[in-house]
Amino acid sequence: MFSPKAMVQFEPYITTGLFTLGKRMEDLIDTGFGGKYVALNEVNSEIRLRMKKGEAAIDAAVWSAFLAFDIIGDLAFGAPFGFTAAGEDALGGIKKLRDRGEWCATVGQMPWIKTWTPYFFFDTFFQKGLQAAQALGKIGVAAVEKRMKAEVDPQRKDILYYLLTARDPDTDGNLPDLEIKAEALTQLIAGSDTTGNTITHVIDMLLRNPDKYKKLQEELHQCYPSPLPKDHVAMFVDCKDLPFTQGVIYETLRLRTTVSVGLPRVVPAGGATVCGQHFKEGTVLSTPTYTTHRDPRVWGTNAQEFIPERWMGPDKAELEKAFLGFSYGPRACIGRNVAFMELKKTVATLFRRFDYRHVYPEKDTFIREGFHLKCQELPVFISRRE
Ligand code: HEM
Repeated sequence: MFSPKAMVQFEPYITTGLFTLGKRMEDLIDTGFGGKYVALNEVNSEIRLRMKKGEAAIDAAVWSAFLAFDIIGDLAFGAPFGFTAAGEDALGGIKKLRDRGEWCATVGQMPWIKTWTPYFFFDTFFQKGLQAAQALGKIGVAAVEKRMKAEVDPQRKDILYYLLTARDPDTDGNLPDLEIKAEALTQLIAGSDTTGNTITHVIDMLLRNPDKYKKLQEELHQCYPSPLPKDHVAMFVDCKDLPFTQGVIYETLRLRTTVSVGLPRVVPAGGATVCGQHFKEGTVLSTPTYTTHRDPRVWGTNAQEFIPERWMGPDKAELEKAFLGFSYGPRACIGRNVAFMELKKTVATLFRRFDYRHVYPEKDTFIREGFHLKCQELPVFISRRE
């Protein structure tokens, strides 16, 4: 499903998402409105005072989420959810996914607590999380059922196409309905907020490191010289090997790893020896990604600094061994190739077409850890680039 051939077939869905986003950003710059979304400068006089001509103020975290959800909706369910075009999350799906994520991260550490959920009258966290998980399941199931009933272009090759045509090794028939729905929902959960948060982090990291921002723009300008075609969207064939763009993405995933929590793994029968220490079977182990990605023994004394160039040197392969952004081993991210294609196309499109600047450069970004490490919000000014 995630073979190089499938990647080629998936690209048009990412292109469509970026095309819609680009259009919405231009609308916001020109009119202050992007569908139902009202630019921050239209409703906040302090922001208006900080604004320059040709800019609009947006919450980049919101638009990155719209884009990422629409792309995965198109890939996994046969159509975008329509958040980017509408400028709103009409289903409340993004909030549900986040509530579910925070709940899962907690329940995953203390599974016994799930039974007690109905009795938590005074703290709604657990009840809300459970309800969000159920509601999200319904959105996923409804989307798959809609697609299964719809007349579909036979040329359409998305994730759902691969799931619907997959052979079940146990029966040699098609996958059972329930399994197809569960798989499609897994793609939605795993492939939406992960990429959305990463895009927001890329914007924030570049704004905090103006010299790297400039270097990225130079690389993109060289690859896509002026005059830029109207509605430009970067094609993967052109941007997949851009070294600095790639470095920016890796470095953001290192310092702002979306899945920064230590993912639990159970030691199998017979026990296991890790780094010379033996652990009994049944022991729960995990690697703290946040800490590993800042270990000076691996990353050097500048481990805390944002240096995309470290991924352009001869020891890139060595560094990749210590990079846990997509986890490791048999349960690692199977959507990694889609994620890289989406991130490279997005960075190459947005930073070539638009300029960004923090609305509040004097403030720290509010980052929240709740399974995903995410910018709660990222108010930025956006303007056109020549
Ligand atoms: C920046 C983007 C992404 C990051 C950082 C990321 C990270 C991860 C990580 C760390 C895991 C392992 C979870 C665990 O061990 O429990 C994972 C699993 C997974 N990811 Fe991703 N992911 C990204 C994008 C995607 C995309 C775009 C898709 C689908 C199109 C996807 C599909 C999956 C699936 C299906 C799994 C579960 C694999 C399994 O349990 O066998 N991911 N991802």
